[in-house]
Amino acid sequence: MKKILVLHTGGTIAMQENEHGAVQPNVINPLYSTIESLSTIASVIVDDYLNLPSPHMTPSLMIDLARRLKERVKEDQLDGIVVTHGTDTLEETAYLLDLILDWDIPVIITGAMRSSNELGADGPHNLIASVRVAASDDAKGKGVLVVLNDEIHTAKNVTKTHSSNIATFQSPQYGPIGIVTKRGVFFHHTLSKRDCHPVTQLTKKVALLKTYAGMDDTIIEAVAATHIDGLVIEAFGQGNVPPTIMPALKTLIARNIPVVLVSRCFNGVVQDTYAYEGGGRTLKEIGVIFTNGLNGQKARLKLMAVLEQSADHSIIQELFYK
Ligand SMILES: NC(=O)C[C@H](N)C(=O)O
Repeated sequence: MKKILVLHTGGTIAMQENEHGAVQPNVINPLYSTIESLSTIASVIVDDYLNLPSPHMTPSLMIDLARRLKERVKEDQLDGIVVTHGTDTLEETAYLLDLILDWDIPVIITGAMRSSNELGADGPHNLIASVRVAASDDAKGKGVLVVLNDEIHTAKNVTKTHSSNIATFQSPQYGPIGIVTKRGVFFHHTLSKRDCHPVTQLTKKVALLKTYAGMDDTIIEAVAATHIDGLVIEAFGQGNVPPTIMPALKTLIARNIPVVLVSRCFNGVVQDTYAYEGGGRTLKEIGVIFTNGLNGQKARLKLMAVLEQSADHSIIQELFYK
């Protein structure tokens, strides 16, 4: 029987709703009874590591979590890992772990949209499905996977798309890479390559700003005044920004602060298509770094990881095309 670690970090999956409809953390993890029922699937060990709502998660806590997982793998000779997590920042933790952990052991991240005592609570079902995926031979070597609502998503492509629906996690443009049914765990495609940056710390400060019609440079200048090490801009469409912010972007790049471009559209990639002021072509000319379909929150984590390895803009650009 496979040995699977279930490590809790908190989130709605570990919360309860009170008589006034307020959802809050529980002292005792409500998943205990579900874990007992897993004995026919795997030999499960539990680590009550954290009990945080996921808006309280930080990149440094994510690094600590990666360290803890590495220790547990060494000490316990695990066949797979399931991490329970709040859904609000789940995709960020999943993606950063995916960048850091360069092994073939399945790591599954799951959560819930309904707390443990709500009608139709999805936590227990998601936990069981995740342990089944973690115990599947086919999950090996696929990087960190996100399992909710009987779907298996890659950490790279998954995003939270709905504020409350249990089918919230989707991989726009690509879809899930597998499904979980009563009879088995089925993968139907895989990522063509994995992207690994096995950093052990994240010391750089990277901001994320979204463009909007009529944006001026005051907000960029205010952010730049806080001594950032990098900036991610969520641009319009194929990668275009208002012309009014071009001077501020040029100043940042001249100060050797990388500016990384993603799209506010959740499908497609940014490219140097448009040649008008603020268009992708003019952004490329001033040295803005283009990404390959990552969303803003993930590009920010990747830039933090990459900046631990190099400050050279052409190396950073190469790493973002991966
Ligand atoms: N469904 C959830 O888990 C949302 C919660 N606010 C959290 O991320 O902790």
